[in-house]
Amino acid sequence: MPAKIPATIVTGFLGSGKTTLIRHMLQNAQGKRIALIINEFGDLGVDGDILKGCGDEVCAKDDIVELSNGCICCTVADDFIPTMEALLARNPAPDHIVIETSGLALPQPLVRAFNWPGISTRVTVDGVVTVVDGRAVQDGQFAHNIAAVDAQRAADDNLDHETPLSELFEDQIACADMIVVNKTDLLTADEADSLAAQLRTDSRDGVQVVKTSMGALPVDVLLGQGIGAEADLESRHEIHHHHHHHDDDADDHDDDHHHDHGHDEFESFIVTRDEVADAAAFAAQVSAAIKANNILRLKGFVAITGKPMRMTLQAVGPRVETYFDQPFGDAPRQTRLVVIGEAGLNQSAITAALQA
Ligand SMILES: Nc1nc2c(ncn2[C@@H]2O[C@H](COP(=O)(O)OP(=O)(O)OP(=O)(O)O)[C@@H](O)[C@H]2O)c(=O)[nH]1
Repeated sequence: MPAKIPATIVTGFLGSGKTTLIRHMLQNAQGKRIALIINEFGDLGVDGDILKGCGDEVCAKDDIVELSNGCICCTVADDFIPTMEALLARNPAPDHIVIETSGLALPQPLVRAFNWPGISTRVTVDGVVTVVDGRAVQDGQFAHNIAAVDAQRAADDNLDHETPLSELFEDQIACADMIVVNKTDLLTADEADSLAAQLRTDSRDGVQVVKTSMGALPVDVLLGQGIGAEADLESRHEIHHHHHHHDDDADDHDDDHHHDHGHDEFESFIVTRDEVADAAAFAAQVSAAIKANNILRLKGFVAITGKPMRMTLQAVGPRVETYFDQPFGDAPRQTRLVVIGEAGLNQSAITAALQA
């Protein structure tokens, strides 16, 4: 029997730097044939576009498969398994498969999917890489003392005090084989060290914690961990299972899925507008809209008057980043932004603020 193809799962909260890390990995892959499966929350396809737009021959469009019918952890049977089978049927087969989950996905159901018949004999989970936005965690946006949270949980059956955000974060940490503390450029050396130490305490034994910025880790560090995570699901306990259906029973997989969003606690929508006159003023406008409306993540492409290039706009919390990435080409010169937040966003107010 041929050796199993290794698959690396890259998880991490919205905007933590998964796409950036994968892009760096592809640009330094040294001839390794890497196939990518990308799952985004919000169907604008920004991450896929960013990776395909990198212009590097290793980021061949054919090697990137986007799953956009909902969150990968809720649509395993419908989307993920057929996609994997199609990748495995390729000739030549990929050397390595990398899966970028949506920032709101739980890694555990995805790891579990590698035990499915037909998949388990051909692919193995090389490792789960969890990317952490060091600055966001340092700013207290997620729970980061998992041991304390667990103790609290054990003492109290009422889980409702947990926010979906911190539960997701904990699940992503609990499933990790490697934790990447990213965005160290936004941390002092002491902050980065203490955060790494904290995450080491909070994670399973033997989990590697590495610090970086812009996901710039050597490919050999990320790939080739050889863990076989699918055989070790019990130790990767999940907290957040009450909203999810990870039936191993293929018969009822389409009864009650939420194909629109995948996660009831979060929502996303797209705002379009006509050209923007002033890039810097618009970035400030976006930042103000984010602060006023509790937006977690906002990203997309902006048409600036007089510029043939489209501007990529990325915001994680209040930090907005913009850069010109490639000409619009045949695509309409339109501004399209995906807005992501916890359920209950004031969509009309946000739309008005972004269209002003
Ligand atoms: N300052 C700083 N910014 C970073 C770093 N890594 C990524 N970013 C920026 O953070 C934003 C989000 O990065 P992505 O790589 O798109 O994050 P992601 O995890 O793929 O985001 P989602 O797919 O939306 O969950 C972008 O604006 C990046 O340029 C870093 O190390 N330092």
